[in-house]
Amino acid sequence: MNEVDSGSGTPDAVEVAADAVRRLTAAILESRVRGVATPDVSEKISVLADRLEAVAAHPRECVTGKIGTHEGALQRSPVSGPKNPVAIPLRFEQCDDGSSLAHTEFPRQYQGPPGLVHGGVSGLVLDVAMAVANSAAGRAGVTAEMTLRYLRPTPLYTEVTVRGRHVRVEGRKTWSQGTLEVDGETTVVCDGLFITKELAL
Ligand SMILES: CCCCCCCC(=O)SCCNC(=O)CCNC(=O)[C@H](O)C(C)(C)COP(=O)(O)OP(=O)(O)OC[C@H]1O[C@@H](n2cnc3c(N)ncnc32)[C@H](O)[C@@H]1OP(=O)(O)O
Repeated sequence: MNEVDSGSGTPDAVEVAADAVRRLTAAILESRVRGVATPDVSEKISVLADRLEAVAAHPRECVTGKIGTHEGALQRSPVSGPKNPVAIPLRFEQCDDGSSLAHTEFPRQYQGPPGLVHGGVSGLVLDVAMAVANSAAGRAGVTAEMTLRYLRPTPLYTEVTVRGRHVRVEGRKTWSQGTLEVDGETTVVCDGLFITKELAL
């Protein structure tokens, strides 16, 4: 089994910052619940955001790329990206049969119903799990359709196994399937249709 696009292994400054923002996000949510956020903290966070915005590249400069190459895409992905503060982040491995595999726990910021993972977040994660499996099969493309079946609730702060597999191909179309599992039981199944396409950005 190989880790997919895992980078150097040593977190760089952006990854350390992204991780701190993740902790901040969870803490902000909790402090709102407990009513302990102070104007002093809010002001400090705003000052930091202003400072970073002033030196950051224009967002448009960061979005070039081509579907199929995924140069650094997984590292900046909203699901798997250690450099993306909104990512969980999820570390995908490529199994010998070409399927993708990851293990994670969803923290508070991905909550839908109380104590449970938001259904849209499950879909987001499974989209990428399938895309990783498709890429390994040389079938990178864009998502055209996803059908999600929520069989059981997926709890927060519990180990979740994420799987994606490439199912079949017909012309430009690729069918794939992704699952979330908790304690060996499938909680969500997603069937996806992907269309091979080169994106010129
Ligand atoms: C590794 C990390 C990667 C992360 C990737 C994450 C994946 C994503 O989030 S992708 C973003 C979300 N998806 C998109 O934005 C896609 C937007 N849609 C499109 O670009 C286009 O509609 C696209 C490419 C799907 C199809 O357009 P186009 O290239 O013109 O193809 P088109 O000729 O219409 O259709 C090709 C075939 O697909 C079928 N098809 C197209 N769209 C659909 C659909 N939504 N449902 C079912 N079938 C479809 C067509 O019927 C046609 O079939 P056939 O060949 O049998 O006639």
